[in-house]
Amino acid sequence: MSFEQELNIAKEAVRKASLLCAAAQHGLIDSEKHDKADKSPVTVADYGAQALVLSSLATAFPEDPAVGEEDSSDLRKPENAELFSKVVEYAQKIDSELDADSVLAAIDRGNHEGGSTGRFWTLDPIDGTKGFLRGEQYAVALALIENGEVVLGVLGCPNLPVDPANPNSEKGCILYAVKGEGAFQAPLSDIGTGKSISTDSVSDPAKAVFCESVESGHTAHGRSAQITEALGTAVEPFRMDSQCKYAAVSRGQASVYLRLPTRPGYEEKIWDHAAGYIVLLEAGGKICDTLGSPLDFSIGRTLKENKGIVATSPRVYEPVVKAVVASGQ
Ligand SMILES: Nc1ncnc2c1ncn2[C@@H]1O[C@H](COP(=O)(O)OS(=O)(=O)O)[C@@H](OP(=O)(O)O)[C@H]1O
Ligand SMILES: [Mg+2]
Ligand SMILES: [Mg+2]
Ligand SMILES: [Mg+2]
Repeated sequence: MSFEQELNIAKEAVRKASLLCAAAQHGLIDSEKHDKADKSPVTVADYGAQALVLSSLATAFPEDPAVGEEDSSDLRKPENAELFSKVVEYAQKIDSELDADSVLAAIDRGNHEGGSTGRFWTLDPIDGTKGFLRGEQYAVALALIENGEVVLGVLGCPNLPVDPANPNSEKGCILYAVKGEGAFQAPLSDIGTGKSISTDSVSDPAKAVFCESVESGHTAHGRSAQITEALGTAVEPFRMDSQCKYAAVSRGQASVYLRLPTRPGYEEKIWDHAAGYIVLLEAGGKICDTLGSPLDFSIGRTLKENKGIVATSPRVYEPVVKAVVASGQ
């Protein structure tokens, strides 16, 4: 098996970060969250999870750089001292060897620029921070990119039911894939026991189940309703936060994930898609952007050559992409 050590380290790091996030989500207080310069939210759990994962990777693979969503600049400001001390407190509960300096250093290992040569990790310590704050779905998303290609991905989904058919089943899943070796899911409570997962085999787009972001600022809800109608279904997409949407399509719970640009200049971030992308492909799914172009992870921290995302199970891919392209921009 390829990347065996990388996969084991990545799964364990994501498991630990998921534990931290789950512990922080219950009863998060105002001093544990913060608005970044771009007005998007970040919490003690985003910072704590990035510190845990990037310090595990630094120990196991000291030569590997990382592209992480967060950086420590706000945490170093005197006015955020309380937030910073809580980050250290949460991180130490999971890894007692971390201290204030090593937390800052680990977070800042995520400052790599990405690109087309060599290998690097990409991490979204909490994808769907808005969902996390609402008490709903979120994901810890970690992927390895080699010479511009995603080769490994791990998604920790602490609030996702293990059994897609039973919303009351145990919550907390880890999904993972290595290129060419299939996709697997295990409960977060026992990450050693992965079961193979695959996308659905729906071929009639009118019968496809669609999903999309909860946040109307992240995807154009009106346009997706037009697309589903054009494909012959009156059922609008169900809404779910974060890369859990990739998990849903990868395990046959949904057939299509649409992410339709809401404003022209927005560039999708590689950490918002890399892990979900490889899990979906290895589960048998297909993916492109809203113009029908392949996703390009080789040009830096963003997917700047792409516009939005269309991720589907294999048999509905062509009609869905056609309908998305025909729906304009
Ligand atoms: N304008 C715009 N368009 C598209 N995407 C955007 C936009 N603004 C933000 N983001 C990114 O959306 C990530 C959250 O993903 P979701 O929309 O799937 O989840 S959620 O509904 O916000 O919970 C979110 O990731 P996190 O910051 O990790 O939560 C952002 O990177
Ligand atoms: Mg964010
Ligand atoms: Mg994200
Ligand atoms: Mg995030």
